[in-house]
Amino acid sequence: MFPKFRTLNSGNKIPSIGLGVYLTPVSIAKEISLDGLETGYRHIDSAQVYKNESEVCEAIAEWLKKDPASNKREDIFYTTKIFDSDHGYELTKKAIEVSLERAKCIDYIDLILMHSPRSDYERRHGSWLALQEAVASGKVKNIGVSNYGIKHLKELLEYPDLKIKPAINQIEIHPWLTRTELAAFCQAEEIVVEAYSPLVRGKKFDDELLLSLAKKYSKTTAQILINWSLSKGYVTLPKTVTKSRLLPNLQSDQFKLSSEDIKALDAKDEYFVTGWDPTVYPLDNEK
Ligand SMILES: NC(=O)C1=CN([C@@H]2O[C@H](COP(=O)(O)OP(=O)(O)OC[C@H]3O[C@@H](n4cnc5c(N)ncnc54)[C@H](OP(=O)(O)O)[C@@H]3O)[C@@H](O)[C@H]2O)C=CC1
Ligand SMILES: O=C1Nc2ccccc2C1=O
Repeated sequence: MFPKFRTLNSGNKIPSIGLGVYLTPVSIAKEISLDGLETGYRHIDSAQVYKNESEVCEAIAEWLKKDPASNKREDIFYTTKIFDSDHGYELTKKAIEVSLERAKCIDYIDLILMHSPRSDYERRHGSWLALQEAVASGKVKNIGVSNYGIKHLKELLEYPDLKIKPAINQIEIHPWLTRTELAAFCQAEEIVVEAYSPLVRGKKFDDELLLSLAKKYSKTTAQILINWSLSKGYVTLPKTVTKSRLLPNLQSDQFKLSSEDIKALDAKDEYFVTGWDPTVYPLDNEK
């Protein structure tokens, strides 16, 4: 019902639903990633700060080896993120090397994001230059940002030595945080929006409207929320460590919410899963 892929401004395709692995314990990260791949996920979203990059990559490598005739590296989309403490040209260069070492068994990384804008102009700029160089090396296919507000994106788009625009802005976005202005800015700049915490981390499953829509469409509340993301044109990253939830979450693209029901969901109050809004992090001239 929804496109299985979105096309990035680099020309590469990204699967519309990815498996999030934040808070997925290292001890089970390989197993749940492999289960995800067996279930049909072709996109996994990790980060240096999640401490499970190696396990996710090992799962992908094992899946590739299982059936080399059908399981192809080019069908997989693996994302990681550089944390704020590694901002700046030199630190980001080193951090990219660390992630590449962990991803050696899968040869390259499909996407590296700046995890957030939390540093200053000089360091963000240096990081972006390091990321651009990583793309030139061929070992990183796409680069993007996360938790960037409009002002951070504008700053980046105005770098004098900008060679590569961000392919992605990964942000918290769901019916309780619709961020219409930021999403419209990204879409106008051909930056694909990735929805993190698309299930509101499970905190709104008892909402009356959500429960009534689940009943109306004979879907789970999780499926309604994932479908909402897809209906907005976002790539979406539901996380689960529960094997039985993998397939239903992935199958959330098999129906369409009506425009009235989407509008009703859009009208929810503001609620931040993260507790605060990283997209408002001040620029140097605002501190
Ligand atoms: N860039 C950034 O700063 C951030 C990025 N992210 C990315 O987005 C991903 C998803 O966001 P996240 O914050 O993890 O939260 P989600 O909104 O994806 O919610 C995850 C929670 O929902 C539960 N859940 C999953 N599926 C179902 C289901 N079908 N029925 C009932 N409960 C369900 C999970 O439980 P269980 O696992 O026990 O099944 C877990 O408790 C992250 O894993 C990460 O990859 C997230 C936050 C910040
Ligand atoms: O998913 C995430 N949750 C976080 C909490 C603190 C810093 C980064 C993150 C994530 O990426």
